Amino acid sequence: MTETIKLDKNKKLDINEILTDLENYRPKRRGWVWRTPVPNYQLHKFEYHDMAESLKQSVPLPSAKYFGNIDPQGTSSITTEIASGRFEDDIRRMRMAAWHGADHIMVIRTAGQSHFEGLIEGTPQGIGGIPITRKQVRAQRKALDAIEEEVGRPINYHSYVSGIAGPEVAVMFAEEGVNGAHQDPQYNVLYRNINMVRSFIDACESKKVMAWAGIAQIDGAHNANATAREAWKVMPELMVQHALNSVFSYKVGMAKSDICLSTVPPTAPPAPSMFLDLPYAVALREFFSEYRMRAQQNTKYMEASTREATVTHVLNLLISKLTSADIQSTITPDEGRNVPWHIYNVEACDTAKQVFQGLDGFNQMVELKEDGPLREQAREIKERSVLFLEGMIEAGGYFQSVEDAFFVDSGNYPERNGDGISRKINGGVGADTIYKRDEDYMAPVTAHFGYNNVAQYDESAIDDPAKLIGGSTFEKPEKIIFIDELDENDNVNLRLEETKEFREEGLIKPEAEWQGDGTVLMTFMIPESSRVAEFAALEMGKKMGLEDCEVINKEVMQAAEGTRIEMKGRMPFSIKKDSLIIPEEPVVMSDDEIREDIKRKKMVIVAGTVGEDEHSVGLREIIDIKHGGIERFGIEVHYLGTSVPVEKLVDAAIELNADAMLASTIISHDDIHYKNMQRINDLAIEKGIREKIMIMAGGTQVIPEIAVKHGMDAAFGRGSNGSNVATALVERRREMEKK
Ligand SMILES: Cc1ncc(COP(=O)(O)O)c(/C=N\CC[C@H](N)C(=O)O)c1O
Repeated sequence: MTETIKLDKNKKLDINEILTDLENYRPKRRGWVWRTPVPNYQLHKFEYHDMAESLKQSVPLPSAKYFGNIDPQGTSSITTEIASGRFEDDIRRMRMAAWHGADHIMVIRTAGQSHFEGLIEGTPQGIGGIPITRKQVRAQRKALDAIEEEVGRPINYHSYVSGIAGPEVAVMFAEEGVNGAHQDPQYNVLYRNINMVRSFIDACESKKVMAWAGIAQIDGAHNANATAREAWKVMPELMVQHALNSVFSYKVGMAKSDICLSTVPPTAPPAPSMFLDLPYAVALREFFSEYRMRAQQNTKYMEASTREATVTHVLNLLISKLTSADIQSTITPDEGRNVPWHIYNVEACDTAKQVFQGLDGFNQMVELKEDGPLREQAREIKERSVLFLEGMIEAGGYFQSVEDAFFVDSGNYPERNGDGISRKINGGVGADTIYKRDEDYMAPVTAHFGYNNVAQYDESAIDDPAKLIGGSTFEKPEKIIFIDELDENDNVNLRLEETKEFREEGLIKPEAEWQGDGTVLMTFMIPESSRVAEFAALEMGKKMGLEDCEVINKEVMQAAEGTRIEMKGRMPFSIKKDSLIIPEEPVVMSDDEIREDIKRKKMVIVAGTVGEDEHSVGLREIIDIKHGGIERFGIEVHYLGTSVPVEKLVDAAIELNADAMLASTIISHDDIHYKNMQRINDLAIEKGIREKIMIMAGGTQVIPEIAVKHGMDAAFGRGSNGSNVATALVERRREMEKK
């Protein structure tokens, strides 16, 4: 049995360790693992209604720090799609996504793999996805074994079985413990122009093998959304496509609980998307209540604005919540601009996690109306889809209706626009490659579809044909032929050699998708029209020394007043980690040590939010006992309130003979926070008390190193607490006493 690699959260995953001894790797399990719901889940001060078991380790939302750092996990499996083309870099992205709640890693294949007649071997680099090969699948599944141990939840690995080599890929997936796969013969026909007869016959074999391995299947209906000119018009067809693949899969022998319908809300704002998409989601779940729903967000109407894509994603998640989603796919918000980057895979996982956290218990307060447009539209969609099916039967069945371009026509059936995709029954890739099995046909393999005359050799082997050869690769994995590399010029070893300096020589470069790619993303607001702003940004990028600058998103603020520009570029240099001067993390003294020091010598402080600033919460948390503030150490604090003029703070310090002044400075506009710090310092000098008083400041926008340059003895940024401040006061007073 393969030993699972142990990951340390503070250590990078070692790709060489993953690649070692891959030929002897065996998957830990087969089949899909669903999350475990926990009814009435007590987390922090809340009781959750719709959550699953928490992770052992994870990265919670930024605001989790206000809620005991909890990181509730919804009950839907969360998918992240990984597709950089270099599986070795995708593995690190998988780890990041898993820490952000992804437990379904979907690996997009390299462009065109659907037309590869057989398996690809080795580790060539892919375009827009990885070439799915045994070695890459093994490496990623082996890595996920380690990552799932680390986060404490099983992770499902997924890729695609569709395509002309479907059965071969299905067998390899079954051998390698792949947990999920897209398989839908309609996808071959409509989107890859693979012969339809070949596609359905292959699909029988592929689905039989997937059923044996317990692989959860996702269909391809969502592609019609993405392909049709007006996606909301193909809803009747989508229902039919789901029906065809689901019933076909079930009849081949797949469990309904492994048959997932890939459903996408067809529209997005500015269309009235909820009004159009919710009835479809309801109709679909009513028609196919025995199957699983895999909800995917709309990617057709996705532009380059990640904000816009994220809001559409949130609306799609609301539909999932109001209806159901066994699997919730998260398409990265930058899918509309380039091959997804690490940061956007993580953003998409966080969006889904956050929305399901926020909507916990929602269905106990809100329910769908039993009458009105929702039900009327849902019924109409169902009626149209039944008409569509009847029309297909009338046309002479599935193959004939495809030839008659029934599918992806942008007319809302039975309306027709005549712009459907037509495929010839005897045309496409793989046409005329079907051969009828001989009467005495026999194959000594497991999970084989169709007749298989085993009895002629051994009656007892009828249910286990592979017995005739002492077991197939499904029973005897040692029979698998593992091919390490085939192309000496295109493989992971060469790529790792090129990026070795970033792993072994402590060089650092920013990275969007590949190690050492140096990609940076800049956001500008340029006070010019869109066209001028674009070329101004490119010029600025050049002057900043960035290479290959490219504007990847432009959003008009106002035609003449300005344009928001997002531009990517490449940083031509790297920095040496050990050349960095990193100040020590501020040490926090123990409560006892602080109390001892205050007991030794009284400390009086004046504090206030200075300037024209009404923020009080932050400073109160630093002071008040109930928030763990500095008063709990016996420090005497005179709180002057908010909008305190700096003169008043200094005068109060003199009047009370205070040991310190604490200034809260939240507003940072025009650097007013640093200007006020400087004024406090200068006033203290002017009034002759600077030598004997400590001055400290804090606020969410305060950078301590900059504050000290404006006369502070110490300063505190976002996330600081009473212990940090008390420690600084005690340390600073000790230094002053030594003088
Ligand atoms: C049924 C089916 N088979 C194969 C493929 C891909 O197969 P190629 O190798 O031909 O690209 C797809 C494509 N869609 C999946 C990505 C989408 N973002 C998703 O999450 O569903 C498919 O739907």
